[in-house]
Amino acid sequence: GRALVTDAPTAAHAATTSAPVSFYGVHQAGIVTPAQDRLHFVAFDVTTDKRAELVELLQDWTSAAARMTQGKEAGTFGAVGGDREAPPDDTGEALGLPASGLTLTIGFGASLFDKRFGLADRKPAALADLPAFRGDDIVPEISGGDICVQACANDPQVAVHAIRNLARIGFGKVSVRYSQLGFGRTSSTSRAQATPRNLMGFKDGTANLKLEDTQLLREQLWAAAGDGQEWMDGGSYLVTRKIRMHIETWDRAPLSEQEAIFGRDKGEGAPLTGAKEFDEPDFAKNGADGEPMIADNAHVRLAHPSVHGGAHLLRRGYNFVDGSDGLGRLDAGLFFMAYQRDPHKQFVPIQRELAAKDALNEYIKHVSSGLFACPPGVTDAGDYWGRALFT
Ligand SMILES: C=CC1=C(C)c2cc3[nH]c(cc4nc(cc5[nH]c(cc1n2)c(C)c5CCC(=O)O)C(CCC(=O)O)=C4C)c(C)c3C=C
Ligand SMILES: [Fe+2]
Repeated sequence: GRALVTDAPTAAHAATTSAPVSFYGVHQAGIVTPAQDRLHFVAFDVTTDKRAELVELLQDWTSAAARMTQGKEAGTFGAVGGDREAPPDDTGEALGLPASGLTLTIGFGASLFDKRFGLADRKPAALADLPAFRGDDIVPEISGGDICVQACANDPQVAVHAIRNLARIGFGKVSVRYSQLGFGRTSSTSRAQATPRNLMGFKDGTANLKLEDTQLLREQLWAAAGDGQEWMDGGSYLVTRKIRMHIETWDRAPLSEQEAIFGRDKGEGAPLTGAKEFDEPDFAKNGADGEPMIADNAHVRLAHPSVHGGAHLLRRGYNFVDGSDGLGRLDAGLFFMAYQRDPHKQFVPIQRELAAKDALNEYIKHVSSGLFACPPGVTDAGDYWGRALFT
C-alpha cells in the first residue's frame, strides 16, 4: 500500500491533517467530518447504457475509494507492483503521501434517473430541478451531471490523485463532464475548527450547521424514513453553485460598505450589533441614525433561519482561482456547496431571497449549478456506493 513506501511524515504534517478519515459508516464521510483544506470536485456523465456495467463501476469505485481514503493505492498491485506489460492500477502521483484526511463522497444527479437504467421510479422528489434564480448566468457545460464525486483532502495532490484514479477506473463507462479545484475551505463544519475566510476576506462558516448540532443534523441534514425514497435514508442532498466574484470591484469598495453588505465586521466576524464572532445578530436593533444596524439587504439577515421558517444549511464550499480571464481579472470566487435534507425547503427559499435582495449581488455571479442525491454511507467491505438504489 501507499503508506508502506512512505517516509515518516514531516513535522509540518500535523497528525490531524495527515491521518485517515474512516470510509465506512452510516453516513458518507465528507459531509459532517471536519472540512479539509482542499477540494477536487468532479461531475461525470455515464456513457454506458447497461445497468449492470454501472453497478459494476460503483462496486469498483467503492473498493478503490475505501483503499485511497486509507492512504493506499487505488488497486491491489499499485503503481509499480503489477505486470510490466500492463498499465498500472494506480497512477502513482500519491506514492509516499499520507491519507491526508481524504474523503470521497458520491452523489447522483437527476439525469441518472432518466430512461437508461430503469431508475425513474426511484427518483426522490427532493431531486426535482432547482428553479432559475434572478441574476443567474448558468453555463450548462459546467452544470449538472449524472454522478458527482467530492474529493476533499489536506493535500491537493491527494485529492487530484483520487479523482484521476476514479476517472481512469471509469474509462468506457463514464466521462468527465467538468471538474473544479478548490482551496482554503470556506466553512468550518465543527466547533473545533477555526472559521476560515473567503476571497472577500470575511470569515465564512460562523453560523454554519456543525457536527455538534446533533438535533438540527437529524432534522435538517439527513434524509430519513418517510421522506419518500427509502434508499436515501441516512443520505443528504448536495447543492453546488460556482459563484464568480468580481474581485477587482470588491477590492475598491470601502471597508464600511463591505461590512454593511454582510452585516458582520471584517476583522472579528461579529454581527454589526455585537462584539464577538459568535454573538447572535440582533436584527431589530437600530443605530443612532434610526436605521437598522444590520441593513435590510445584508447577506446574513436575508439568509438567516429566522426568515426561512428555521431552515439551515450545512455549507462546505471552497475558494477557487481558475487563473485569469484574459481581461486582466482573476477568474475567482466561491465554489459553494451545501448539504441538506430537502433543497426545495432549504437552499431554494434562501437563494430566492438572496437573488432578489442581497447587497452582495453587485459583486457576484452564479455560473454553474448542480443538485445531487448523496446516498447513505457504505457500511462494510461487502457494501457499495448506492447499493440500496439498485437492489
Ligand atoms: C443560498 C445560500 C447561500 C449562498 C448562495 C451564499 C453565498 C455566499 N455567501 C458568502 C459569504 C458569507 N455567507 C455568510 C452566511 C450565510 N450564508 C448563507 C447562505 C448562502 N450564502 C447562510 C445560510 C448563512 C448563515 C446566515 C446566518 O444564519 O447568520 C457569511 C457570514 C458568516 C457565516 O455565518 O458564515 C459570509 C461572510 C459569499 C461570499 C457568497 C457568495 C460568493
Ligand atoms: Fe453566504
